[in-house]
Amino acid sequence: MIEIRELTKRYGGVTAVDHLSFSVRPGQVTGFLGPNGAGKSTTMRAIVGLDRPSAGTATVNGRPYADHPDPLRQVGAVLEATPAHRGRTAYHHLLALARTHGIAASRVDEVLELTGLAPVARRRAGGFSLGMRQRLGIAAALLGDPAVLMLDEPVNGLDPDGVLWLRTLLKHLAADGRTVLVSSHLMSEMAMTAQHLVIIGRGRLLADISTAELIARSGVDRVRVRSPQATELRDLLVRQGAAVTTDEPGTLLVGGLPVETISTLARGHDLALHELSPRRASLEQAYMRLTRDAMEFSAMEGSLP
Ligand SMILES: Nc1ncnc2c1ncn2[C@@H]1O[C@H](COP(=O)(O)OP(=O)(O)OP(=O)(O)O)[C@@H](O)[C@H]1O
Repeated sequence: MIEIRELTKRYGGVTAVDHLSFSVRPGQVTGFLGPNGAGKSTTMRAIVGLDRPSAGTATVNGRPYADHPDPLRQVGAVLEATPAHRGRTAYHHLLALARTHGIAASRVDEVLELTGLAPVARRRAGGFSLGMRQRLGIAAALLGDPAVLMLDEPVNGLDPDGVLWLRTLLKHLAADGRTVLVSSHLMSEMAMTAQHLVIIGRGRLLADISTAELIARSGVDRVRVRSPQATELRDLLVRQGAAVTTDEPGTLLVGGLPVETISTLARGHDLALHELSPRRASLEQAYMRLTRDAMEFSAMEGSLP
C-alpha cells in the first residue's frame, strides 16, 4: 500500500506537486496518468525518498521508504532506463545488486526468466536496446520480490510484443496481491493495463477512479444513424429537439435523443433504418477533457491580478 497525503513539492518557483493525496491499494494495477509535466515522476521520486517533499508525506506499507530496514524487498522501482553498469553483463549487474541486498543468487536466474532476458544474460548491458534496458530495470526491481512495484513510463522503448508482455506481467504481479503503480501519459495503454486510475494535472488530483467507472461515466454521447431517407429523418429529429450533424451522405450523428426514441420516430414515419448505434465518447476523449479543463483552470488562475 502506498499512501500520499497532502504531498507538495516545489522547485524554486515551480510547484510540481500540489497538495496531492491518494492511496494505491494492493491486488490491482493502478495507472498514474497525467500530461507531460503533471508531476508523476516527482511524486514517484518522493515515494522512494529521492526527492524530499516541501510538505506532506509519502509512505509505503505504513512508513517512509527510507525507514524500512529492507527497502528492496518493500519496493521495486523502475524510475529510468539507465540502471546498469555498461561494462557488466545483465547477469553480473543483477548478481551484484542481489549480493549487496542479501538476496539469494538463485533469484537472479528467476528474474532473468521472468523478464525474458535469460538468452542475453551474458551480454554486456552497454549494448542493450532501450527495450532491453527497460526489461533489465524491471528485473532489478523484482529481485527482492517486493510487495510494492512502481514503474515510471515503462512502455517507452518497448516494441508491441514487449508492451503486451509487460501488461500481462503487471496484471499477474497485482493478482498475486502486490501493489502496482505504473505511470503513463497514454490513457489508451492504461485502460488496457490498469483496473484503477489516478489522474493528475499540474500537480493536483483530477480523478481517483476505477477504470470501469471512468468508462461508464464517459457515457453515450451520440447515436449514429444510417438511413436511405436521411434528409427526411434529419428534419424529423431536429423537430424533436435533437442536435444532428452529418459526416457522410446517408449518415446522421444524433445528440440529445435516446436510441429508443429515434427508432420509434422512424418507424412511426415509415423511414427505413440501416444502422442505429450508440457512440461512446472514448476514454481518450474523457481523459483529454479532464486534463484540458485543469490546464484552463490553472491558466485562468494565473491571469488573475
Ligand atoms: N529537478 C527539478 N528541478 C526543477 N524543476 C523540476 C525538477 N523536476 C521536475 N521539475 C518540474 O516539475 C514539474 C513536474 O515534472 P515531472 O517530471 O514530475 O512531471 P511528469 O508528470 O513526470 O512529466 P513527464 O511525463 O514529462 O515525465 C515540471 O514542470 C518540471 O519541469
